[in-house]
Amino acid sequence: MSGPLSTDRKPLVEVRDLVTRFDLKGGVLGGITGRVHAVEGVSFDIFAGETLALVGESGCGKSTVARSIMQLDRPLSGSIRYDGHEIIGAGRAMLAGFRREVQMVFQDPFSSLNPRMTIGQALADPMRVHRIARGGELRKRAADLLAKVHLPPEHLERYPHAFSGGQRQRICIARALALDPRLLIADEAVASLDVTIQAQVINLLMDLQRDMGIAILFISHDMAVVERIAHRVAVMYLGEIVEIGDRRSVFGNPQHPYTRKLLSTVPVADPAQRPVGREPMSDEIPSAVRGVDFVPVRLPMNAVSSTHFVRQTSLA
Ligand SMILES: Nc1ncnc2c1ncn2[C@@H]1O[C@H](COP(=O)(O)OP(=O)(O)OP(=O)(O)O)[C@@H](O)[C@H]1O
Repeated sequence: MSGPLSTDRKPLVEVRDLVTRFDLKGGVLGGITGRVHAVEGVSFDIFAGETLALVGESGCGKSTVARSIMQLDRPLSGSIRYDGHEIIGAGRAMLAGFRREVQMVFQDPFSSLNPRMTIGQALADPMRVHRIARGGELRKRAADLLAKVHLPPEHLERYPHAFSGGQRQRICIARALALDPRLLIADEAVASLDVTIQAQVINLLMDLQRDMGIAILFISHDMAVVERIAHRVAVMYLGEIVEIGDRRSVFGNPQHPYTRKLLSTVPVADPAQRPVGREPMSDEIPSAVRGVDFVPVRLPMNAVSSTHFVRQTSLA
């Protein structure tokens, strides 16, 4: 894995002070009884061709960040700029272009593919909808996409049930590449695969990134996987980014107690090699549900170095 990428370039994605909350309804009258503060003032950049990993335990808000970027969840406030243009509240034409250039790969390759469509149809579909190709050209392009994920063209005629989990995830990646994206959002994309297949899919993503220059927002709870693929790492805890920096810096010199706890879950062959400050994980993550009157306090980010920032919080 290469070292930190230069940050003197313009970011492809600029997320600033993003807040996304969900109302909880209940009671006899179905009124609002509380709010989930899923994403609470999140800011980060993604640069072309880099992998930014968003890590944290289940429920800390990672998927909501991804869904907010894709405009699948509606942010309450903040800004998401893509290639210099604001996405929140953008018009149809702008969003259509954005949705072509930003593609997602999800955790479950079994439910991501329509069981009644052949692989050829599944790969051709986005190109047909976006009028990128038609007729015989569609089939040729679909075969090229399969080749990119190291699968033979015979698979085009088959249905999803004929494939293993790892093969299906390759097919989902191929489909995500159909529109030549500039950003791939991989939300726990290897979490359902066993370790050997995980390694193959990670290598595939890294090769594709090198060959096609795609940026990747890699969402994961698994620090061992993140250590392999990420250029930079953003650690989320209870809806906030508590630490962000170059992979080497975050893994080698973790500053926030939560980052240290997460890192303590990474198996180390020799415990003496564990960097100072990695602590064993013990306590449960608290809930992000708040009363309706709750006003969050925004805490400052302290610079550890120009490429490594940590939020001043202890664990709740
Ligand atoms: N549509 C929704 N309505 C209500 N609450 C939601 C909704 N979507 C997410 N949440 C809540 O927001 C919080 C953050 O969820 P999110 O899925 O973003 O976390 P995550 O870190 O991606 O975890 P996981 O990997 O388990 O999905 C959780 O408490 C979750 O229950």
